Amino acid sequence: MGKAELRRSIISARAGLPDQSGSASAIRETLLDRPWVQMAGLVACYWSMGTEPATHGLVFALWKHGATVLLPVLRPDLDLDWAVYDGPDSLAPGPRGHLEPVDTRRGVDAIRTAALVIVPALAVDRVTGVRLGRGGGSYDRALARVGPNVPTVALLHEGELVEGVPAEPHDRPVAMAALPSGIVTFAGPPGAGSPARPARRSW
Ligand SMILES: Nc1nc2c(c(=O)[nH]1)N(C=O)[C@@H](CNc1ccc(C(=O)N[C@@H](CCC(=O)O)C(=O)O)cc1)CN2
Ligand SMILES: Nc1ncnc2c1ncn2[C@@H]1O[C@H](COP(=O)(O)OP(=O)(O)OP(=O)(O)O)[C@@H](O)[C@H]1O
Repeated sequence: MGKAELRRSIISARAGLPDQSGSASAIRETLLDRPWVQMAGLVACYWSMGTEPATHGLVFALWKHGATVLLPVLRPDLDLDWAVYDGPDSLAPGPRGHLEPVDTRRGVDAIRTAALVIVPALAVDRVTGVRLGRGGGSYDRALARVGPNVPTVALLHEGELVEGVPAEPHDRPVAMAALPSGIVTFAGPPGAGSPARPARRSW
């Protein structure tokens, strides 16, 4: 299945999902249990919209816990700028109707300073960690700026960890996926360590 077809099929499956608030709490609690989440002082996350795995409770909890949370601001070239979440009143509708932080924009390189990066995805390849996004290449560009030792996690509904997500050279895999049933870690490219031998990763 090509990227466009896979994208359409997941968006239509998401539209048919029943209420996912229990799943959102499960993902939130699984993440908040991990020391590498608790210890991250600067977290890049996203403010979920529509049928995406919900992050509002997670963002709020991280913020209450004292972390600085960066949220994306979509640029006209579809690259991602970043601004700080400062509570529920700090968001306003962006160019595509989704909410974005109103705070000062920190630039596309602000993601380089994050200790933890949480990203949206429509699907993730269960073997390689290659993610399928909305097709703008926004997160491919953003993830290319993240260092190899920073945990990157895509949030998924159950069933969205699939085989054979088409990979192109610009695609940036994530290190993990968080689902309601738990966190999955990918082996990554050769030499990057594996779950059995996490040589170069610190979580
Ligand atoms: N929550 C969230 N924020 C994000 C992203 C994302 O995927 N999810 N982005 C990832 O790059 C950037 C924004 N990019 C976007 C790209 C496409 C659409 C979009 O297709 N919107 C639909 C309606 C939204 C829906 O209900 O799904 C539309 O315009 O018709 C929205 C945002 C940055 N912020
Ligand atoms: N570094 C980059 N600079 C400019 N364009 C890029 C870059 N990386 C990817 N793109 C472009 O983005 C487009 C969409 O790519 P793709 O379908 O892989 O997006 P995606 O991974 O699903 O989306 P996203 O990264 O936003 O989640 C492609 O046409 C690709 O050429």
